[in-house]
Amino acid sequence: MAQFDEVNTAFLGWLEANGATVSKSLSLQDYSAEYAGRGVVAIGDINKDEELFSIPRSLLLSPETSELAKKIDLASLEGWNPLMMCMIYEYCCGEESQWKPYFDILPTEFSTPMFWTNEEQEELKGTGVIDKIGKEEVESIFKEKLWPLISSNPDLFPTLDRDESSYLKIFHRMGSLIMAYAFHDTLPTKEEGSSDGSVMDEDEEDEDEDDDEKESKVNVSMVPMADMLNHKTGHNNARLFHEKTCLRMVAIKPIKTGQQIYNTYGDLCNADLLRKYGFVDVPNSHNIVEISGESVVAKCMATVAAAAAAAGRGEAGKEEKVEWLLDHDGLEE
Ligand SMILES: C[S@@+](CC[C@H](N)C(=O)[O-])C[C@H]1O[C@@H](n2cnc3c(N)ncnc32)[C@H](O)[C@@H]1O
Repeated sequence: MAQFDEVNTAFLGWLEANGATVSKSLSLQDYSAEYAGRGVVAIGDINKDEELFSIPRSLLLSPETSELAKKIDLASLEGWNPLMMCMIYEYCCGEESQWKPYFDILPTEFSTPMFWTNEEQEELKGTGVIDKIGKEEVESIFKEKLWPLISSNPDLFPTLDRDESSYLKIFHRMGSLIMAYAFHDTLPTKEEGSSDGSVMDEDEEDEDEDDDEKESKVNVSMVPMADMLNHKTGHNNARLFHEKTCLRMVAIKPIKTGQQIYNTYGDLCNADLLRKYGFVDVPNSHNIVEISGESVVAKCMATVAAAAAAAGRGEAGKEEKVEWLLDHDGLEE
């Protein structure tokens, strides 16, 4: 407990010393008894629209703010990898890094299926989660894209006491943090107004990318303090606003003393919550059961064949079956 409080105090002191403001009506709280790590609790009544905290852009950790982007060319890297490299670099800088008190408050262990034993993963058999874990895929990205950059810059990434497997461990920690803690930071360009924000969800990213690109620039960034808020389906009471000079978390409902302050991670089913964040929500109004397209096509053959026969077309081929299922909402694209 003493260590928990020390880390919190150092983190909050670091935020304040670097221009952040945090409302006196909230505090970091230990929710580990509920398997939810740290969270943020109201220690005074909070009104709707009241500011909870404000984080200057200079405290965000991203390729825009990390020194690494000035030292090596990260342009050849895609997706999360520039941020990943910056996080590995800043973490390895230890005390020298501006973000040391931030790394100290972030977890080192995760409950996502990526870290489960083979036996534990067996429990997920029959769900769509198992195919989406992707441990081998991310490790091959590390090997092919990141490790060559790390190992060819020993002045930036010390290799004396850290070999490839140590960097791989750091890579996994940073990857898990990006997945569960990072935000899409939308930089307003047209006007100084603010825009919506939520803990990132790469599936939403694809859908929104075109619109976002037209309006403003989107960066994947770590936002200290904003990422201390937990999620509970149907209990969201705070929202992050992205402004020109800072990011502001604001209450979207009155919050009573003792209540936890929740951000939303998106309208996610339990499979996605488990895969990305390592927990499930019960009840969860967004829950769904996923059935693989292959099984749907196989199981529906008889129905499709009957429909084809009724239309006087004889037995349908696989493509026709898929077409029919798509038309009848039996399959998602
Ligand atoms: C953005 S962080 C929130 C801060 C985090 N609790 C901590 O201690 O650093 C997201 C992580 O918090 C935890 N979390 C958030 N909401 C939760 C919930 N309702 N139940 C259990 N764990 C939760 C999960 O481990 C998730 O990956």
